[in-house]
Amino acid sequence: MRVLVVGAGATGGYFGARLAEAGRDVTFLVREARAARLAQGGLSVRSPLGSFRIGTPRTVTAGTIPGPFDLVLLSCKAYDLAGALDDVAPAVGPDTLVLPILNGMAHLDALDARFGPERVLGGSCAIAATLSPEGEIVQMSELHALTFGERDGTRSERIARVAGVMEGAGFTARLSDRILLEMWEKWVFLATLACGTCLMRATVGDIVAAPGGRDVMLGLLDECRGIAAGAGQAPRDKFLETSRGTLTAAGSGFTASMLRDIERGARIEADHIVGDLIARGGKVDPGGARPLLATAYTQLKAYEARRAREQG
Ligand SMILES: NC(=O)C1=CN([C@@H]2O[C@H](COP(=O)(O)OP(=O)(O)OC[C@H]3O[C@@H](n4cnc5c(N)ncnc54)[C@H](OP(=O)(O)O)[C@@H]3O)[C@@H](O)[C@H]2O)C=CC1
Ligand SMILES: CC(C)(CO)C(=O)C(=O)O
Repeated sequence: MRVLVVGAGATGGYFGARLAEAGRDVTFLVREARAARLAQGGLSVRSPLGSFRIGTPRTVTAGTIPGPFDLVLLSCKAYDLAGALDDVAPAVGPDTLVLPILNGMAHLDALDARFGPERVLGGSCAIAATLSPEGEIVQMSELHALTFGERDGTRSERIARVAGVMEGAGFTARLSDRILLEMWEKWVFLATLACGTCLMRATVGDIVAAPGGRDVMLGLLDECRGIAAGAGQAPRDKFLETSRGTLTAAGSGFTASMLRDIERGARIEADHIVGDLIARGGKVDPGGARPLLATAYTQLKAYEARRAREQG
């Protein structure tokens, strides 16, 4: 199966490098600056599980895509989605499968509209990773899971082929029969984590050590849970129990990647991860109050406004 990974940043670079290391047929669609860097220094992954380097990663840039691939792994940030879909379009043929691993849900609508729902799988990844200023992928914990599936839950022959590519490639690969629910659960968890840690500019451990911090985290989780339930994707009890534990763990150094982005002055996915969730809440329960999410969203948009004013 020929795999095209769109983006060689934190997530795409990590999972793509693991696939390449395992001998899969992997090409990265990158922009010029990243292509030059990869050609010069290869693709390095610094990992607590053992660092490694792909010496000569295969890359293409927009305009040099040779034709359709079998699988497109989409790993751009949501704010780059429109451009990425334009650039990757020549790689998507009649039999191509598109597997997005972005957080949130709205990208599915964009992908369906662009390539047809029959080509779009569900997907999600769990990892804490970042792209260093030197262009290295830095994995910050041992977590590295990629979950995927047909959105209608069927165990098709084509999803079995995708599983065959992912399994045994050095990360946790899991074929899910309930990928849409899992994406929603991940969104509920991530939105809580991102809103809490960005609002407080602190780790989970710091937040719960502060007066009222635990209530903020649990309140956010409940607001997000209510929206998912209203949308027909009620998170499961086991998921909620585990999330409550993780999101209120004393001494935890856990933060969202969105906080890491804020701390380095980078762009964030405020609308995709928080704004869209609030908007969906407004549709399913127009009178519902979501004060914590609303405050967190205002704070994220204020960060964006300040960043735009200062950085242009
Ligand atoms: N980082 C993490 O720990 C986690 C992130 N996620 C989610 O995964 C998604 C991706 O995040 P992440 O990997 O961190 O983001 P990064 O910014 O690290 O990587 C995204 C990469 O996509 C590239 N890109 C964007 N547009 C194009 C294009 N048109 N052609 C080629 N490459 C393109 C960017 O390239 P360029 O360098 O040229 O800008 C960038 O390197 C997000 O939705 C995020 O929320 C999910 C779980 C964990
Ligand atoms: C919740 C987490 C850490 C899981 O991968 C994540 O998606 C993020 O920080 O963006």
